[in-house]
Amino acid sequence: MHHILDLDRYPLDRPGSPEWQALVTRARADLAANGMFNLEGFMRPEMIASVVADLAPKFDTESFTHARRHNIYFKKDVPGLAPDHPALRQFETCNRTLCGDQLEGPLTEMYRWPELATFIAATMEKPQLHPMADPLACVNLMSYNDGQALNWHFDRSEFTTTLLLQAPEAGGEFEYRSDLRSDDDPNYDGVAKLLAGEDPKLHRLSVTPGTLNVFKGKNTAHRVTPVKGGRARIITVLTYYERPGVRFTDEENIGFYGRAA
Ligand SMILES: O=C(O)CCC(=O)C(=O)O
Ligand SMILES: [Fe+2]
Repeated sequence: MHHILDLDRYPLDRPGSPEWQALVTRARADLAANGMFNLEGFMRPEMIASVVADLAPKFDTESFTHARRHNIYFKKDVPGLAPDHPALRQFETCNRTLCGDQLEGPLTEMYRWPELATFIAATMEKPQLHPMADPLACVNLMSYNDGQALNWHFDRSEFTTTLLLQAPEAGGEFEYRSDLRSDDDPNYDGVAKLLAGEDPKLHRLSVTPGTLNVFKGKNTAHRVTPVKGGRARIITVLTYYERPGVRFTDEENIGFYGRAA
């Protein structure tokens, strides 16, 4: 894994060592304060260049263009919520996605490296995390060209791990609002307020390529603003669950990837 990740700076290969423990402690503090943590320079620059050179051309030939109008829940209706409730406001998303079965190589190797799941589990104070059994949803690579965006949503998994491989010239910022809802309280009025652009707790993150980002996506509303300029924003998304064997339904996979697993 040394050729993929900077393990001198981030000692994920030494679970339980004092330096590993210090990193876990720092990540936990960031999660508590900001709902996320970032490890800058996590992937080695030479590896980023090689992965981008290998995979970027595949977007033109093999990717699925995910284009749809959706609400923040990615659902047609939400029980108990009137169809015209402002929390169900519709937005446009358009970007291109390559799925786990199209990415065999360093990205899937990193995803399946047990020490990465062990580290993220420790930061989340969970006994263990598992890669998904879903060959499409487990690891994704997303590309956002000029004008493309991923609009407001909550994730299905409790938290999400991303690693930016290529930054755009402008735009493509990650905007998020931590703890907008909880497992007990959907906070529809708070959601409506955010969607109306009236939430003062909205934050914006602009990351550098190679940064590992972990955020609590299930209850953090988030979006990627439209990219501007000729260089695509390319980011990989890794999804882990507390229980082994998780797969999405065919309907979910068809909605996000245009095909079932
Ligand atoms: O592109 C990003 O930064 C976020 C991706 C994301 O939110 C998702 O795939 O659910
Ligand atoms: Fe997301």
